[in-house]
Amino acid sequence: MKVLLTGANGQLGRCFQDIVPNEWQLIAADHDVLDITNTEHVESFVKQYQPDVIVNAAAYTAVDKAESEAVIARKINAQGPYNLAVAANKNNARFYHISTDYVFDGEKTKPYLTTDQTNPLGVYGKTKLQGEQLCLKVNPNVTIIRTAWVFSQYGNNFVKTMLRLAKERSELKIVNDQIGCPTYAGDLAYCIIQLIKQNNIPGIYHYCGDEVMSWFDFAKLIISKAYELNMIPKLPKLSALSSYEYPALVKRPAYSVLDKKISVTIIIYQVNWIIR
Ligand SMILES: NC(=O)C1=CN([C@@H]2O[C@H](COP(=O)(O)OP(=O)(O)OC[C@H]3O[C@@H](n4cnc5c(N)ncnc54)[C@H](OP(=O)(O)O)[C@@H]3O)[C@@H](O)[C@H]2O)C=CC1
Ligand SMILES: Cc1cn([C@H]2C[C@H](O)[C@@H](COP(=O)(O)OP(=O)(O)O[C@H]3O[C@@H](C)C(=O)[C@@H](O)[C@H]3O)O2)c(=O)[nH]c1=O
Repeated sequence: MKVLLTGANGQLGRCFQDIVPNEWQLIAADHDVLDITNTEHVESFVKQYQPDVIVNAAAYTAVDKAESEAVIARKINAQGPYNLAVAANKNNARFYHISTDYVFDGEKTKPYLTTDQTNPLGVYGKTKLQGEQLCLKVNPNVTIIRTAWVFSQYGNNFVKTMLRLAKERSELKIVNDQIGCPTYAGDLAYCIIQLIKQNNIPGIYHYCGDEVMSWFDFAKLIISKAYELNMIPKLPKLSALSSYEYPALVKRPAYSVLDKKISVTIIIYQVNWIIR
């Protein structure tokens, strides 16, 4: 099986490379090798390598910054996946694209189903939704996996921010009224690999970690674990805030738990990486 991985240097991209089956031939293309917004290059690249499967791990993920960079966010999160979906279609490759819980407005109080109404609150969520819609429009064989609150040992994420702030500050102030499910990027990579192996039915899937919590709960967990492992010298004070009290540029969903229908046996525990 020949697999083209785009956005190979991101959190998901790197975790995917770590566990890709040995017998698969992987073409790991980071931003420098393949810019997914370059329509002609995407077309020629896919034609040249003829992958059986394309996994798109490339995205614009800076949620607040997207508000002032809507054009570039749209190019990467909507035009890019569209280019890949078209190229996959032309070359008979199965296409796996990743989307987000931020396509929802968070007004629900029960886990979001794949069939629930979307209503993104900010530019990032809107561009990710456009990406989903464009892919589904041009390619009947696309699999879209919505996930949430991704963290890993790679790149930037909430866990790393908390560890950094815990070393710099004596008090951390964290929102306690946004509820979701932290997802280890390695588990997500594993899930995608299982779907590919199972030759799944195309369509929209939800996948996230099992634990439901607020960002405040997540911060508490990270800080206590890090302290236990001597990764931070002292325990900072943790104070719970409401979203109104936190100076964010864009509103996040209050509740974005995804109803996880994909069942895979997870072999990597979600906090394992912190021990490395
Ligand atoms: N992070 C999260 O909390 C969540 C992420 N998701 C989704 O999961 C997927 C993976 O996210 P994650 O691994 O965290 O993302 P990262 O931000 O860690 O990685 C994204 C990668 O995409 C690359 N990239 C950006 N623009 C382009 C481009 N034009 N062409 C090719 N590559 C590009 C970046 O490279 P460079 O830095 O060099 O530009 C980076 O390596 C994304 O679709 C994201 O929307 C969903 C829910 C939560
Ligand atoms: C750093 C920090 C953040 N926060 C809040 C802001 C925000 O509401 C929440 C999470 O902050 P972040 O900016 O790290 O997370 P954010 O960028 O909103 O994370 C999102 O990223 C995109 C890519 C997704 O797809 C989503 O699933 C989700 O993971 O915590 C605090 O309350 N205190 C703090 O010190």
